[in-house]
Amino acid sequence: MAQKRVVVGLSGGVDSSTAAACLVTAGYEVIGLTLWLMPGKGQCCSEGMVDAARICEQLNIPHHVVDMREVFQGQIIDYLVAGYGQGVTPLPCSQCNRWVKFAPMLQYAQQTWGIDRIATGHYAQITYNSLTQRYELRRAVDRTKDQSYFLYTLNQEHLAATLFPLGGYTKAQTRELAAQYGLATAAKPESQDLCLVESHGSMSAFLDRYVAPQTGEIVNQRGQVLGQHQGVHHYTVGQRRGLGIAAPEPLYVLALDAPRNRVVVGYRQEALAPDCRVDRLNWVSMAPPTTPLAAQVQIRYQAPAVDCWVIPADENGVMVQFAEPQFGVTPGQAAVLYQDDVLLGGGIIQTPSDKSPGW
Ligand SMILES: Nc1ncnc2c1ncn2[C@@H]1O[C@H](COP(=O)(O)OP(=O)(O)OP(=O)(O)O)[C@@H](O)[C@H]1O
Repeated sequence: MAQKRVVVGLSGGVDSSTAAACLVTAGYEVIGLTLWLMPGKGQCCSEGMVDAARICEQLNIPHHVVDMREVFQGQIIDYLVAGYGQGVTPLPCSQCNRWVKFAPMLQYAQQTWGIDRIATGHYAQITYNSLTQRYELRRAVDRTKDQSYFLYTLNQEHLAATLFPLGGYTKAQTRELAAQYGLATAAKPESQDLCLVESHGSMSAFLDRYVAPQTGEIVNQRGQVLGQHQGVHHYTVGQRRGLGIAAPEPLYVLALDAPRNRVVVGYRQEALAPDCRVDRLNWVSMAPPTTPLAAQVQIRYQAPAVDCWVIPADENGVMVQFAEPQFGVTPGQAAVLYQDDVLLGGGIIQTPSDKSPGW
């Protein structure tokens, strides 16, 4: 029987190295592929490519590098800078997964080698539901490492072609496996943050490179001026630290009013939202619902999933009604919908109409 072939996305970290080693052990013919996303330190950068090359040498598999810096600049950096400029806090990882990683990797694997299977070191699982005839994306066994939230942008074609060899392992088991395989990356430290943050030192340092500082007012909901800021892009809804305003009770960012260059702050109680509108939906494990749906929603990576009703609104989006009002519902971040461990779909949280620019 012909050997099964797979292209593994290698970032130079321990997870993707171990995923590749598992597939070699399972008898696959494995090709390592690293996407060159940006210069500098950290994974996804030039430095990670060297570690990825070392792993391929160790596993005795070929290693290829594809220069994706232009795509990354257009799809991720420009998207982020535009979003921050408009007073939202975009989530780059889920966009990156679809538009920079999975779709291009699959295309490259098919066109270059005629291979229609890819793998990554993500912590998530894929199963096939023969009743619905759809692939389902599920949370990883290790809930503390589960990365399904960042994968809500994938479609059926991607799921059909993808293997997540680590989805059934805990992170500790992955490290043990990496040590057993003697991988050069076995003891490599975890990436602590967004790759962009790692490569630039901080999100502020990254944004300062692209967005000019612009002094503006920090106001409360009544429009009283409480302080000054250096640019709305330095703030996120729900943020408490770094406001530099003395108040009897802690103040939180409630909204970013980019057109008026204002940061609106208030007390915690004012930062609770009963619902949010979610647009640009991608339904993964089910067809788009046409009637209200009981589900759980996760509004941030590693936030708990909370009970909600998903109410179809129009062709662009849904209203998500939380069972309990939620704190820090942040426009630009993803609202990802689950039923137990099955990821149904997700989309982008919109600015509430009563807080949209001009109010
Ligand atoms: N530049 C890249 N080129 C190819 N594949 C990549 C690249 N960056 C990430 N991946 C793939 O996406 C997976 C998840 O990436 P993520 O950035 O979340 O890193 P991670 O969980 O720290 O994993 P790792 O330890 O492998 O870096 C990786 O395991 C890898 O398979």
